[in-house]
Amino acid sequence: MAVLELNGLSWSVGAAAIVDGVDLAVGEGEFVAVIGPNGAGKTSLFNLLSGIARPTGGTIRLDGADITSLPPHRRARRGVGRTFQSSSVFPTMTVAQHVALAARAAGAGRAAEDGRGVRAVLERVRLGHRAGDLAAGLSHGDKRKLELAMLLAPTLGAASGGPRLMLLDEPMAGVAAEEVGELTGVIRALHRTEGRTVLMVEHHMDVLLGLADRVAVMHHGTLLAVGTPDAVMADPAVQEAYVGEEL
Ligand SMILES: Nc1ncnc2c1ncn2[C@@H]1O[C@H](COP(=O)(O)OP(=O)(O)OP(=O)(O)O)[C@@H](O)[C@H]1O
Repeated sequence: MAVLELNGLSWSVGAAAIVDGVDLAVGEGEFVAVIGPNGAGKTSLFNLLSGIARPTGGTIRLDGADITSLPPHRRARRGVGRTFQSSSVFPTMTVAQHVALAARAAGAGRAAEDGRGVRAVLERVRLGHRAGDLAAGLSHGDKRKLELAMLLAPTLGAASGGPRLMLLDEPMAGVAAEEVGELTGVIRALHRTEGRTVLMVEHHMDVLLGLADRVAVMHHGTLLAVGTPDAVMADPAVQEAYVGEEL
């Protein structure tokens, strides 16, 4: 059964169809990249999936259950974890405190008091050595890793715990070129080693090609093409959609 299943998912604001009849099924452990020209509706799609925006049509299923009208915190409890395009860390808190806070916010209070559990989560994103440092001193790449650790935090106790579905919105945004490879490696490990299901918006094609099982191309709110990276890149309709933009 698909972890995530979208049927006719739509979101209109006034007369503007911003997400328009999207059908997509994402399998267990699959990595699907969402690409598309600026304004195609990628972030809006993620807002619908995380519950920040309410669809005006269609359904969203997680492990077969209809979550279309659940608020964001109830989706999070069911295992939908999301990172945002702009980095969201608190400069005056330590790296470890962020993870403990995320665990507490998710109701895993006891686990949050366990320093070893916090450390273990940080090791999974290769940030264990920065546990006691203030977030203010982290590079952009390390801030992104910390956000991933916060997604994994709700199940601190379990070695492989974490969300059923990770929604990553442009994780490479603002990250220095020399850190992209390292961050890609962390995301790859969460997917391949831990078997996590990932949906990721990303503009960097070189990053996607090494990660994604399938690529979904959005254009004017619709899904223009879904397939292997090679098939999608060779699709004339996709090339047409990107005229004037870098693919
Ligand atoms: N709340 C809103 N009300 C009206 N229009 C909106 C709203 N949110 C987004 N839009 C419009 O919907 C379209 C899609 O926006 P969205 O941010 O989802 O695109 P995107 O594919 O993520 O783009 P980018 O790659 O630039 O981040 C844009 O034209 C945007 O202006």
